[in-house]
Amino acid sequence: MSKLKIAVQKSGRLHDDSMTILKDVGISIDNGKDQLKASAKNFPLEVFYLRNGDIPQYLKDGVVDAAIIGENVLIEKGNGISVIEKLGFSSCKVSIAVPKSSNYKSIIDLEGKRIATSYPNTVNQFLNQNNVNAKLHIINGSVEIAPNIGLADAIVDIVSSGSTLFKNGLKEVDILLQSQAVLAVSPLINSENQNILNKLQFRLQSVLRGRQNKYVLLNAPNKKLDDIVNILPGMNSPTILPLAKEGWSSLHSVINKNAFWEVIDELKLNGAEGILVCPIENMVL
Ligand SMILES: Nc1ncnc2c1ncn2[C@@H]1O[C@H](COP(=O)(O)OP(=O)(O)OP(=O)(O)O)[C@@H](O)[C@H]1O
Ligand SMILES: O=P(O)(O)OC[C@H]1O[C@H](OP(=O)(O)OP(=O)(O)O)[C@H](O)[C@@H]1O
Ligand SMILES: [Mg+2]
Repeated sequence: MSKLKIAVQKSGRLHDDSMTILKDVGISIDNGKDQLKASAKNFPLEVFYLRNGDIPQYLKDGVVDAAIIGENVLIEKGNGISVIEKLGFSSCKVSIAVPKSSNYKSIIDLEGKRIATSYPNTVNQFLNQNNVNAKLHIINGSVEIAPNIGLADAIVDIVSSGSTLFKNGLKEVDILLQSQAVLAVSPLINSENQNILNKLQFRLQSVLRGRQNKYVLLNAPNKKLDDIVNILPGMNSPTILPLAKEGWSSLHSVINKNAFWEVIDELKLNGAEGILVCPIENMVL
């Protein structure tokens, strides 16, 4: 039987969350220490542990069928490779940063300047769009140090919390792109493995939907139910069950996790009691 070959970062920022999401979709992987390849026990899947930066080429060559990869790396090196699902972790930006004292106003201020980066294609595209000529210094790590050692006037690198920029006396002045971990597919995938990938994607979608939402249970007096139902934008309509206590009901619904605290306050104001909030493992539509 055919197996879907999926690349996952061997070690680094994406590794743990990639393995967690595979586990959360019910795939159990024999993870021998230092193995470069592992098979799933209960799903037709083989995992290849690779460098994030090498994965676009493996996808292009069809060595792997799919990958969990940083979108920024795909934009830099993966032309022609499609993203089929955004996975919601490892969110970051690729940004321009300059020394704190600089009076940078716009990209035009980098005309004739030196930019250090690990993302030359992304930077060149941005410079071309803005008709700016600059000299690139391509370095693979510790890019933020470049202005301090006199190697560059500006950098383009990943920014998440901003603490690396801060520690190096730099400030973010322009955002080239937003990134997160994504599921990408090789243009050379065969139809049998495409079917397996569809099944994996279906499972991922239900886990991602679950992560995005909370399950809420509460008790309320019947006369307040209409007000409460209006506050809860549930999946379809909330489930309402009578309680043993006369004139009261229990109400169950799903709330988007971002709306959660505001909705809870409103529910309390409208007479809800005994509110329970639970995580959702899967939400299958
Ligand atoms: N500080 C960060 N916060 C959030 N996401 C990040 C951060 N740094 C990197 N990422 C994301 O995680 C991906 C992997 O980053 P990481 O530093 O682990 O690997 P790398 O050194 O770029 O790659 P390789 O696996 O090729 O050695 C990046 O491409 C980016 O999408
Ligand atoms: O805005 P922050 O939260 O500080 O994150 C940004 C930093 O994180 C990444 O480096 P990482 O720690 O992955 O080290 P690396 O350069 O060795 O990959 C990235 O290259 C930045 O340097
Ligand atoms: Mg890194």
